[in-house]
Amino acid sequence: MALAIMSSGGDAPGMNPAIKKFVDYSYKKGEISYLIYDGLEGLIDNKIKKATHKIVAGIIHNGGTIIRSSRSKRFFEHEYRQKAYDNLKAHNITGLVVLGGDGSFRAMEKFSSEFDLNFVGIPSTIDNDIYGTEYCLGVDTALNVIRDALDKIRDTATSFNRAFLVEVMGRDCGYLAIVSSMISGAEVCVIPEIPFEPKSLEKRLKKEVKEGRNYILAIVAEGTKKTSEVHSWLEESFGLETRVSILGHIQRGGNPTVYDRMMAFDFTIIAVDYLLSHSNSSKVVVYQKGEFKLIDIDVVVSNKYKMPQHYLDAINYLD
Ligand SMILES: Nc1ncnc2c1ncn2[C@@H]1O[C@H](COP(=O)(O)OP(=O)(O)O)[C@@H](O)[C@H]1O
Ligand SMILES: O=P(O)(O)OC[C@H]1O[C@](O)(COP(=O)(O)O)[C@@H](O)[C@@H]1O
Repeated sequence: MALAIMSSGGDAPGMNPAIKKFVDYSYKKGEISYLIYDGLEGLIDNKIKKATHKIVAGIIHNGGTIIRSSRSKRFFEHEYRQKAYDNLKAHNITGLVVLGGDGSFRAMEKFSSEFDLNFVGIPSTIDNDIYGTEYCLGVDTALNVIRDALDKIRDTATSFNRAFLVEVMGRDCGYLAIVSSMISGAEVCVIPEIPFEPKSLEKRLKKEVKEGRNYILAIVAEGTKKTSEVHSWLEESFGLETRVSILGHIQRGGNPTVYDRMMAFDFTIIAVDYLLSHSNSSKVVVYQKGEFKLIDIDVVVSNKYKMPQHYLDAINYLD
């Protein structure tokens, strides 16, 4: 038996600790382990290398993924999925762990519907947008990066009469935006899940500006595509000079936090144990109400992640 691990789609802090645990734990279990480099592109091109302790030494504290990742156009075509499968077979790989987001899991669902695979996915994306799990690797680190940026922006914001608009990542999901707003004391948060209603916000904020508020901090999720609309609204409605910061890819970097390292540890051990005791599985390890579970990949990809209501409600309590 041989096991392999790969990263796919957007990298996330926590992937390296997961890769290290995968190699060390597989060894402990007496299994040969492989590293697939460059994500699905590398799987197609046979960039598969036997893992050693040396390769994974000293990586636990690093963001990104030492085996790199990719977004692959070719994997949408059957011909290349066949190549990918042949490469796994050629190495006698009987179990595969994929660190990826919802796109990667759609890829794996397609792949496992066509070929005889034994696969477990570990949710890994800063977006926290995967159905069935309350947590994805990388989210806590990304939130800490955003928190640090917002704390710094607030320092300068409080020193001027200005509004600040910060755009955060998350693809179509507002999770990063709403949690960042809650923990930074932002006055405005705009997310894809809730219509942006400037009129009701305006009433409250105009009163506060009149009473002496000298700055406004607004957080906008990239998925709303409303950064420039909110920018104009802040300038025109409140007469405040407004500065925009698009945090961009710094949100994907940084040393994995304690929480991401712990989650990587648990997710990986569960994935390896499952692969070693099953064949022909297509599962994703998920975290629900303090427990880890394995659910079918088709359930994960055929449902859309819904943000818990208490987070959505939090928008009404920002002030
Ligand atoms: N329906 C699909 N069929 C085959 N491959 C897919 C499918 N959806 C996504 N993929 C592959 O998965 C890769 C990773 O997905 P992507 O959405 O980019 O990242 P993430 O996994 O982080 O969400 C894509 O670049 C593509 O190669
Ligand atoms: O790095 P890229 O290709 O520009 O992609 C940016 C996107 O990747 C993310 O950082 C992570 O998304 P995924 O994990 O789904 O790939 C999104 O928040 C963002 O929209």
